[in-house]
Order: sequence, then structure tokens, then C-alpha cells
Amino acid sequence: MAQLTRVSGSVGLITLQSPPVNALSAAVRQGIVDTVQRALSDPEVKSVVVCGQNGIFCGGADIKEFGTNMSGPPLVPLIHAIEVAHKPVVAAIEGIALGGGLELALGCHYRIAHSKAKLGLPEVTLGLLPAAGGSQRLPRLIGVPAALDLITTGRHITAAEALKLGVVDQVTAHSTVDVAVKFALSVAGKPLDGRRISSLPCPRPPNMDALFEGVMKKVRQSARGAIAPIACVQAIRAAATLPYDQGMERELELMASLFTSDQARALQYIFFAQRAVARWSMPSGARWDTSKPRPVHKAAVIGLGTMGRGIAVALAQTGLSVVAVETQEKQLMAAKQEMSGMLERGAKRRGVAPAFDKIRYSPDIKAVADVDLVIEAVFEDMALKEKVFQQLSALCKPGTLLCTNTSGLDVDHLASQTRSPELVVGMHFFAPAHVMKLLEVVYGSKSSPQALATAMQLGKKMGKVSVAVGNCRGFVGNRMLKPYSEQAFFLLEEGATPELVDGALEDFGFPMGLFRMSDLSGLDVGWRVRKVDGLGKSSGASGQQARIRQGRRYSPLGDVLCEQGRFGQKTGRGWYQYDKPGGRVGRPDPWLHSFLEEYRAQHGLVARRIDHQEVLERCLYTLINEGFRILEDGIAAGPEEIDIIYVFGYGWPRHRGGPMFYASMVGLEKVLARLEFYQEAHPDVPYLQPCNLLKRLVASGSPPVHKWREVVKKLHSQL
Ligand SMILES: CC(C)(COP(=O)(O)OP(=O)(O)OC[C@H]1O[C@@H](n2cnc3c(N)ncnc32)[C@H](O)[C@@H]1OP(=O)(O)O)[C@@H](O)C(=O)NCCC(=O)NCCSC(=O)/C=C/CCCCCCCCCCCCC(=O)O
Repeated sequence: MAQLTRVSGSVGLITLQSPPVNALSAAVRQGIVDTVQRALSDPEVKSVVVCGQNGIFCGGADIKEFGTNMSGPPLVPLIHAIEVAHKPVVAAIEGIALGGGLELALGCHYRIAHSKAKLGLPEVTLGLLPAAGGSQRLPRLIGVPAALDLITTGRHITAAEALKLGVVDQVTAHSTVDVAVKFALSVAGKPLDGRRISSLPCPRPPNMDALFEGVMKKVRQSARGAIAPIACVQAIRAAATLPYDQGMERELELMASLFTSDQARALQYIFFAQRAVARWSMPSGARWDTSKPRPVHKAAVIGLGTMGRGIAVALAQTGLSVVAVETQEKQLMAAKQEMSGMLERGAKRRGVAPAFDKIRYSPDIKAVADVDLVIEAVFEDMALKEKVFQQLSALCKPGTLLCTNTSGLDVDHLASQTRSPELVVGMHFFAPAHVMKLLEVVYGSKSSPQALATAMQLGKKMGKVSVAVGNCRGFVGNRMLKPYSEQAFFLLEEGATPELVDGALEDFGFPMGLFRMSDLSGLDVGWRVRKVDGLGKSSGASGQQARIRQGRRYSPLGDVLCEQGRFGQKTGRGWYQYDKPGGRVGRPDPWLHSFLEEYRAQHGLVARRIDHQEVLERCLYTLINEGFRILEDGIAAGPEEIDIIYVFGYGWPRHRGGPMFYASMVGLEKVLARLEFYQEAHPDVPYLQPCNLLKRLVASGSPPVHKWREVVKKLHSQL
């Protein structure tokens, strides 16, 4: 909806009214059409100001309407009607002007923004392009290079940057509406020709062809298969080369190809999933809106290895006082030096002072006595962690929340080492912890709703996408990784190379294939875990039996490489070869290829041709199958939790919407049929056994992904 009032005698003030972000729903669009028409036809009104209620200009098109039968007046003619008006129209931008909201402002003759406002055309992040004239008006207003940057990245800019670029005419720290009304009074009756952006020529940059070629190459590389950024470049090229009307036709044509695409659906699903996971619940029925978090002002981090350093820096950058504990003096000194650099670089990037004084370093764990929350980040060793939790329980003041950064050990067991197991939760950060957005917050069987609420709120404060999950080996992310990596190893045994497997995964859109990733993080990490589990030792034996451990098929390939000292990048050799230890660029390694041949011969395996499709089906469908098991076990409340974890923590291509959404797009019947097919071929691989929930969903007609949460809830209520 929109409301028209007359202010200061002759200014028509149009206020968009649709909380929480004044999105341009059908009702709002109709309201704008009606109020603009009334203001323009009212002889008492000499100029117009458009603003949004509650200090928010407009969050853009109503994303909830996409994918439905969109009714109501379309945006393009609505914005055109404002631009061709004979009375000056001023946009008063407070809060945000995003997407269609900024496009609406670009149709106005003047734009005045509050100094704290954020502006942008983020459509690309939703698999779209700014198709309400934004791709044609913005380059005319600020030039092609700047428009390419804003539209292909979708980044939000500050009012100050908007002023510098020429997106807005004025920035104020006072009431934007008051300033805009005053301004509207001053320009009433003045000519508007130069103010209609669509009638301006688009400045043609020198070497235009080379510029577009370069940008297209860069965008294709970083898009990893996403189509919207490419369409954005094509639309801006149309602005630079065609008259406005023809450019608008091209904009619509490109938008039509995106609007109903699977990628747009996937990206819009991720937008809403990210918000859905903030509304967490526990199996006990406790929820985000009924559980009150405790205040956290002071936190401690125990153990200053790579993870601990990142976590402490992230906490300090959030404004918390941090006690950083490392009992080994040498490690403490090294950490202090590195963390100072991290703080300095972070501060420079954000244009603030480094938070050096927020961190107090200590070699003594007793320094935790007065903190509100502790995050344990010592070496991934249960005995060591047990000891730390016993100490923390004795040293911390009553009520201190005790968190572990374990990437998969039993949170309940650690809780059992303390006097207050209800105050123990997992806070599983991802490396580097001060950069990566994902945080898995793990509740144990005794964790209180307040403990979970506190960790979730702290994660949000730290700018993380926090996802609440239950306690099991590997939680959600690492548990699903196991069948995925197991399949990749089996594929090598059956005839693939690391390059083939990685190529298929990278073509799918992962930034790095599994073997490249393993070289980066170190092969020894998984080896250590496998050894603790009683695996991880190559028997030296040959034949099929050598590849059976604990009653199931097992590939010792990674263990054999580790026994040879091939730990990946750090040793200069792993699944690939590097110029030197610590080298970054991996090349196919002829040694590895001969090794695989010998290995197959030793175990009586005959190499066969494996294609990309088989790699994807076996690696991804087993991972998805484990996702269904996680839902079945009640470890994740819905598919959204799993998808957000994979998109924000494991490099799953966002435009494919996460593994569970991807399964729904592929079709559950197909996923099930292919798992059954592979299981028949590999009966000794339990991960290929389709899980009951998947079978149940297929039997009930494969409901869409947004209905799965309800199905799972029903399933659990029946148990
Ligand atoms: C920064 C935000 C705005 C606010 O952030 P924050 O304060 O943290 O709050 P949130 O929790 O994120 O949000 C609060 C709630 O608001 C909901 N929300 C936010 N934005 C929108 C929105 N735009 N639409 C709907 N709902 C929105 C959010 O979900 C929260 O709800 P809840 O509390 O969880 O229930 C931040 O929210 C943000 O960044 N929002 C997104 C901003 C954005 O991306 N805007 C761009 C939208 S796309 C757009 O504008 C496109 C414009 C061009 C349209 C042109 C249409 C032409 C169609 C032509 C089609 C031709 C094809 C023909 C095909 C054929 O049929 O052949």
C-alpha cells in the first residue's frame, strides 16, 4: 500500500507502507500507481516526495511473489510514469533502497539519501537482473564500469559511496523526508529534461569491447556456472550499445530467461532458508522466540591453534572482551603475533581501529574465572578435551556457558565431564574462523534452551549464519562428508583419477574438488581420525579382503599416501604434486597414476572408464542420502538447515540451492533409483543403501522441499 498526504502546502508525500521492508508487493505497486496519478493530477501539488514508512525506503520487489501468478501493475511502466511526470519527484531514501526499490528511486528525478542508508541492486544474488530498468538506467547515470561492478556483484553500498558514484544527489544526517520536502519545494516548476535518466546517453567507455570481454571472462570464472551474472553483463552491454527502448527490450528478454530458471528458484530458496534457520527449535519444543539468551560481555578461548586464533579475533572484532588462553609459551607468543596482524588487516578492511585492547593473552587457564562464555578450541583429542572441560567446570563462575569447537566429537560426553551439562553446547566454527560465515551450534541431550539461545545469538552478533543442530558424530556437515569422500576413494580404485573426480565436482560448481581440498587441508587430518577409529592402517595385504574393515568395504588409499609422507600441500605431495612444500598450485602427478595402477593390480581391481555423471551421482547422492538420514534421526529440523550448512560451510554452489534442494530439483524418484542401482553394483557399501525417509517421500509422491519439515515432524511424532 501507499499513502498520499500533502505537506508544506504543495508537496505530495507518497509513503510506501508494507512492513517490514516495504517490499513492492502487488498492493504496494497499485498504491504507487494510484497515489502518483492523484498527486500529478492535483493542481495544488507542485512536486512530489516518495519515501517509505518506519525509516525504510524499500527492500525491492516482493520475493515471495516470484514463482506465483504475479498480479497487480508491473514495475516498468510504473517507474516510467514517474520519470515522464511533469512535476519533480524526489526519492527520500532512508534505511535501504535495494533492487526494485533503487530502480524506483532511479525513476525519480532526484535522490536524497540518509547518511546511514544502504543502496544496491542485489538481484543477481537471487538469480535475476535489475529488470525494472535498473540495468539500463544505472550505467547511464554512473558509467559502465561502476554499473558493472554494482550489478554483477549485487553488493550494497553506503550513502557516501552512492554520492561519490553519482547514484544519489545529496546525503543528509538529518530527517531525510524533511530535507527532501524542502528540496522538492525548491525545484518545483523547474525543467526536468536533464533529470530523466532514460533520456541521457550512456557514456561509452574507451576500449568498450575489450572492457566487456575482460569483465565477461572474470564473471564466467567466478560465477562457477551461475547464469545471472552473465545475463547482467549482457544487459549492461545493451545499455551501452542500444537506444534506451531497445535496451529495455533486451533487459526483459534476458530477465525472462532467468525468471523461471532453476537457478533463480535455488537462490531465492537459499534467501528464505537463511532466515528460516534463525527460527530454531529443539526436539523438546523449545524455540527461538520463547528462549531468552544470557548476556555475554566477556568470553574466553582455550587453545590458540589455527581455529582458536580465528575465533578469538572474531569475538574481539564483535566488541567482546576476550581472554585468549594458550598454555604452551612458544605457541602463545606466535599466536599473539599472528592475531595482531589479523586484527590489523581486519580493521583496515572495515575502516575502524584494530581491537588489540579487547584481547588479554594468558598462559594460565585460571584466567577464565570471570568470563560469561568459554570456547574450547584445543587439539581434536577427546582425552585432552575431557580434561579441559573438567578444569573449566571447576574454574568458571556459576552460569558460564561452556562451548566446544570440536568438529564432530560427542558433545554429550564433554557435557558429562562438567557440573552443569545444561550449560554445554558445541560451537563448530569453520576455518578461517574470523572469515567463514558458517557456525554449527550443536545442542546435546542436556543442553538448556537458554544455552542454545545464547550461542545462537552470539553467532548472529559475530555476523555468522548460525544453524542449530543435534549431537551426532560429525554433526551435519562432516557426517555428510564421509559417504561423499568414501565414494571418491572408491572411484579411484575403480579407475578414476583425482583430476577426473575433482573436474566433475568443480564443473558442478564446487570451488575445489574433494582431492584438491584434501591436499589443502592436509591428508593427515583424516588419517588421525581414522586411526582413532581403528581404521587408517594399510594392511599391506592384497586382494578384496584387504579392502574390508569392520565388516564393510574400506579404501586404504588415503592411509597409504600418508604412510609415504604425502600429506598434501604442506609436504609438496599429496593427490597432486606441488613445486615445493607449501606450494599452492597442484599438478597431476604421474607417480600417483602409476601408484593407482599398481594398487589396482595388487588388489585384483580392473580399471574401467568412469564419466562425470557417475562421479556426481555416486558422490552427491550418497551425501544427500546421509542428509535424509540426518533428517530421519532428528539431527537437523529441516532440509533448510542442511542446505545452509553446505552452501555457507562446504562450498556447495549456491545457485544449486544446497544438497537437499538439489535432490528435489533432480527428482527424488531419480535419486532413489540411482542409489538402488549403485547399491546393487556395490552391496558391501552401506552408505548406498537408500534411507527410509527418502523411500517414504517418494512413496508419498515426492512433496516439494518446503513440505519436508512437516513430513519429518510427523514422522517423529509417530515414533
Ligand atoms: C537488507 C534486508 C532488506 C533486511 O535485512 P534484515 O534487517 O536483516 O532483515 P531480514 O530478516 O533479512 O528481513 C526481514 C523480513 O523481511 C523479508 N524480506 C526482506 N526483503 C524482502 C523482499 N524483497 N521481499 C519479500 N520479503 C522480504 C525477509 O524474508 C524477512 O522475513 P521473515 O521475518 O523472515 O518472515 C534483507 O532482508 C535483504 O537483503 N532483502 C532482500 C533485498 C533484495 O534482494 N531485494 C531485491 C529483490 S528482487 C528485485 O527487487 C527485482 C526487481 C526487478 C523486478 C522486475 C520484475 C519484472 C518481472 C518480469 C518477469 C518477466 C518474466 C516473464 C517470464 C514468463 O512468464 O515468461
